[in-house]
Amino acid sequence: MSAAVQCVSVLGATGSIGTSTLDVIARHPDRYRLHALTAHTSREALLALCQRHRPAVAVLADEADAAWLRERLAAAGLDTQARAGEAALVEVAEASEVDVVMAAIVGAAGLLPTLAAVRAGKRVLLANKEALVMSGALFMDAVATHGATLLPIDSEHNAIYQCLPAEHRGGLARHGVTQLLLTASGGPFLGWTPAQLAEVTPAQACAHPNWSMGRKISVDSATLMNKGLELIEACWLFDARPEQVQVVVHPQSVIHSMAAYSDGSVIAQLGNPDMRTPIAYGLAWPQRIDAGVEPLDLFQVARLDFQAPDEMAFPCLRLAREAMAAGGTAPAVLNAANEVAVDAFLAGRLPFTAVAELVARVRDARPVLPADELATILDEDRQARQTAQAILVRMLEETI
Ligand SMILES: NC(=O)C1=CN([C@@H]2O[C@H](COP(=O)(O)OP(=O)(O)OC[C@H]3O[C@@H](n4cnc5c(N)ncnc54)[C@H](OP(=O)(O)O)[C@@H]3O)[C@@H](O)[C@H]2O)C=CC1
Ligand SMILES: CC(=O)[C@@H](O)[C@H](O)COP(=O)(O)O
Ligand SMILES: [Mn+2]
Repeated sequence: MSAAVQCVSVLGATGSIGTSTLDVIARHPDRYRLHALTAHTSREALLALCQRHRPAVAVLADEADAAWLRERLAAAGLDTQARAGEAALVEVAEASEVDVVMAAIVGAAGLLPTLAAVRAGKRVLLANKEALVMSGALFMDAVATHGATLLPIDSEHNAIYQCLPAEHRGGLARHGVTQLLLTASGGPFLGWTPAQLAEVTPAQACAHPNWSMGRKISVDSATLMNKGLELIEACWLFDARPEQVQVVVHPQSVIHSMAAYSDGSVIAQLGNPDMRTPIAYGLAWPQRIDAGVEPLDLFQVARLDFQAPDEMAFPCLRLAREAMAAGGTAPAVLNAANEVAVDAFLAGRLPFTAVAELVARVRDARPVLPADELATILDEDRQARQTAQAILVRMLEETI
């Protein structure tokens, strides 16, 4: 029996996850149709996606860009409506005709539309880890209250989801799970010393050894902040305490993560490093569909290595663990400071090793508030960014 056609909104359609999502969807025209595709400023890329995938709605940040797109869509004879702004993002995330929302905007900008999808009870495919890091308890409460189906797309969390029993709510111990083993590639600078790290360029940091990804997450992988954000993400998704999540450096990125059980079993999910696998899993769950991914050739992989992370050379992992332990708004502050630091690094203003320093200095300058109100989280995000900008200026002056 064929499944009913699912209507999908892809938030962040022009990005790395968005592109992979559209690749999987295009393989299954019998299963999926598109309601909306969104982008920030990439209007040419969004126009090309509209021509190829024919969504009902396309969203850009700016009204002038939306007007540009509207004109081109009309000229091409497409009836896609072009919209602008955050309200339009929220609208396409919660629209009644939408069944599935791919949350693939990068950074804090994804929080409101992702939360809107959750509050509308959608199937939410969560790639935008920053949204959950910022608003953990509030986000998970909203999932439960509004009956949303939350499926992790981040490769490690998708792997853990696959390694846990189908019904794993109510604490890991209840299901005999003793530990979550979160794998990390180690990034492009695995084994480098702090002195070597001080000299690295944005191009080097964005050259991930195994995955092709957007620039922000690539830098996060290089600093190990990505693993720190993922540790926080795992705690919220799987109701785990930070000490139940062990980070295991596995340079091949073939094992995407594991769950350890009380009887000594360790269950792992393996596959080629291609995000179309977790995306297809999220789209089709609980069924399986073709994702266009090459079968894993274990003879070609040949060996799987493991080692502990170097938290001296890569302090961001420790900073994230400490933020999770501090609770409240601490993870939102960590995230905001990191976004400012990564932007400054990518702009050539801040050395790679100063990313962790800036994050730590912002953390020390901000209070930890209860994070039970969205307004508090958004306000702390804004204030942490202002603090980060001010500290960044001081840090740049200190180095002159
Ligand atoms: N790439 C990967 O393999 C993985 C990514 N993730 C997570 O998925 C998310 C997306 O990552 P990735 O695809 O790599 O990122 P990209 O930078 O490739 O894409 C980001 C997307 O978000 C849009 N966007 C950027 N800023 C805004 C904004 N302020 N408002 C609205 N839309 C915006 C971009 O539009 P425009 O093109 O116009 O800038 C683009 O469509 C991140 O949270 C990342 O951590 C998780 C696991 C793996
Ligand atoms: C593909 C994916 O999920 C990324 O988050 C990836 O995990 C980055 O790799 P590392 O952070 O392990 O280097
Ligand atoms: Mn990941």
